[in-house]
Amino acid sequence: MLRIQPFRRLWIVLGAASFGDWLGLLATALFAASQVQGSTAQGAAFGGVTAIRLLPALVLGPVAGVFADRFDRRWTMVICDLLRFVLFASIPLYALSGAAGGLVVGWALIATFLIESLTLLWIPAKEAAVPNLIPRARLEAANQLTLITTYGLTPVAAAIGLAVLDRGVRGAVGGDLPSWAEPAQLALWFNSLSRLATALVVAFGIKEISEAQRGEAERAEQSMFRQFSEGWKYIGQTPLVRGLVLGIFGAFAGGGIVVGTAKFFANSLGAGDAAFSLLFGAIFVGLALGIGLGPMVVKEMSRRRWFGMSIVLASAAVMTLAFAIHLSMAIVGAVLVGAGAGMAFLAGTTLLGGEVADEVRGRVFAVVQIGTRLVLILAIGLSSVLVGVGGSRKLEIADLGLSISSTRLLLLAAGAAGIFAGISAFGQMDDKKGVPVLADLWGSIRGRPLMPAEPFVSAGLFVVFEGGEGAGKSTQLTALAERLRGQGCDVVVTREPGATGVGRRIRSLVLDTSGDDAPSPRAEALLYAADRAHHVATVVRPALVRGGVVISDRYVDSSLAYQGAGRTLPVDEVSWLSSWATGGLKPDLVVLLDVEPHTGLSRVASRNTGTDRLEAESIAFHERVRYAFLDLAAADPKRYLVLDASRPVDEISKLVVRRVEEMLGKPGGIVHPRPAQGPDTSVQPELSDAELVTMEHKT
Ligand SMILES: Nc1ncnc2c1ncn2[C@@H]1O[C@H](COP(=O)(O)OP(=O)(O)OP(=O)(O)O)[C@@H](O)[C@H]1O
Ligand SMILES: Cc1cn([C@H]2C[C@H](O)[C@@H](COP(=O)(O)O)O2)c(=O)[nH]c1=O
Repeated sequence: MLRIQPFRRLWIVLGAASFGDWLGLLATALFAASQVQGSTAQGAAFGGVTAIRLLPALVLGPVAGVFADRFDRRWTMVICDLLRFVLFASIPLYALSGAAGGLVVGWALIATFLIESLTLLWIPAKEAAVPNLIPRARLEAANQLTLITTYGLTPVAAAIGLAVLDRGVRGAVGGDLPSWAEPAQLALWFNSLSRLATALVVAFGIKEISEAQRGEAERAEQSMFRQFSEGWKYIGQTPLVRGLVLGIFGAFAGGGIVVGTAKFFANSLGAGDAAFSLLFGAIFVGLALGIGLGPMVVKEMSRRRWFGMSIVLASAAVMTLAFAIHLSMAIVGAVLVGAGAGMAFLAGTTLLGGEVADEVRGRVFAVVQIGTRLVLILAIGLSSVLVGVGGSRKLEIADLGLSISSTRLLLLAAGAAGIFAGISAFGQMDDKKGVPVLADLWGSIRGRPLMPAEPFVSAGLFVVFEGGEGAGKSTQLTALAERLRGQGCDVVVTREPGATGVGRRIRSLVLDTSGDDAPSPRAEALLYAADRAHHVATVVRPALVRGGVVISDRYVDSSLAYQGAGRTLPVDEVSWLSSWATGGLKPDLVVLLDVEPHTGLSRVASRNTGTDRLEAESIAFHERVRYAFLDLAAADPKRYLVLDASRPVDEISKLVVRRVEEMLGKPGGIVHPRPAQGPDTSVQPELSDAELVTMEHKT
């Protein structure tokens, strides 16, 4: 990541600025408190400066994003940072001028308000600019790095820095410090200079921010009001963004309730004051784990799904907190809350950066940024009031004295609301509709996420003949095709491998015995999959779309049986490969002609056409193939017609024709074995999860 120069520069200055901001946050509040006497006044000064940071969101919130989209983001960032440089420096400077403590606090409040207002303009500009500096595929790693730096490393470094500064400076001068050397003042100077440094680096070192910003002509033409209303329209009408916003707000509301009730919750565990800090620490550890390790765990999982699932995880963990009867349970719950929240934060930021168009990105980031602040304040405020008012109640149920505290009820409600928000967000954003969620999660963790079926409407019927060597597939397939053609059906007879030009070349590669260069098992599996991909795309799908009956000599099951069971490659991997190759297309009917390998191979031998590479395999190999076919059929009996292939040809033929005519002849037209609308999610235990995915059919 850090090899990308503009990103590296931005990351370094942002790290320094973030360190300065955390120092500034602590220092401004401490500084204001140190300017007045008495605990009440000091408390008011400290709280006032902290609270005032939230105020600009209410005033400036609605228009902040328009700035980021309307004006050059680089210059928006530079001007905001220069002004912040001046404002941060003005606080200690004003104190040095000898003004009264009350006036200095007053100015600190005003300056903080102005600084926060500028921050509201600066953040959407920065957030919207980052995705343009790096390739999309690296956006998540970039966000990981930025989030860990901003919310993990720098706040800890700032707290340590302030403490070290305090001790160090006091130690050096032996107790009393001149006011300019007070650590809080020094921290403000540092904060001020870090903003100057950011402004200079962004202005002269990251010109790419301006170069990559699109939509200049459009920006100039539209009025600010129009841009503002269009931003809201975009958010309201785009399911992805709606889902993201809903999910993020839900998560922050839940988080706010956890924070608001944390003190009472810690007391309810009877674990003393230290429990409060422990629980907070646990949430932060969880956050770091979620952000740092989350992507490694879910690997290639759809980020949209991951986002919704993470919110559900965090909310479910909040619910478990309501039932925690011991500190250890609460700590596990708190780590999970943090992990879910961290993953949701990372996935959400990456989705916003990667999937929201550049032209509106600033406005979307602004809404999220401001909305989350407001939701958080409301949730913390309301929940603290409610737990205070609610207290603890005893409820008598069948002589059991149950203590129901309002803290736990609130946690329960927050968890439930969060789960609802997560599921709703998931529903709005899901990019793999119909693919089973847990199976997809499990598949992703193992490195093989399920794939959604390719959008496709079949008006035809797809019949596949499977079975070992010499089972009689070609014989039966020919008989069926003739019969259906006689009835006027559009029949396409095909086979794998070798139905296409590409396929014929692949067939000779995998089956020819003339060369001494036999493909390895994995290469063989890939070659069959390549033949299948081309076959499905150019022959099978087009015929099904126009309503034909496609009859194929072999399909996916042959790979599962021959390469999976026969060659002993992992069946789920072979299955995943085929699913990918076919876009999830499954046959409507598989006719499995089951025959003893000896019988089949002797039939093949009697054809006197020689043996190919697979026919020449051992009997044990063919036995494994046979039982793999039977297992597949047993796992999905509705889709299979299993016939004893040692019976006479005509007898078998009649049974096949009867079944196919049944499927074709129902008054509603072709009968597919799956629900007529929507993808198939039926489970085939012998197959990998990826095999669960199928196409959509029309009745
Ligand atoms: N039910 C049957 N009983 C006896 N012989 C049969 C039967 N079905 C087919 N045969 C004969 O067995 C031989 C192999 O048949 P066929 O080519 O149809 O099998 P296949 O499964 O397509 O073979 P391959 O695996 O090589 O593709 C042929 O000579 C065919 O006439
Ligand atoms: C599709 C497919 C086929 N095979 C094997 C099975 C047979 O031995 C040959 C095909 O010959 P046939 O005479 O056309 O039946 O290929 C396989 O191993 N894997 C597959 O996916």
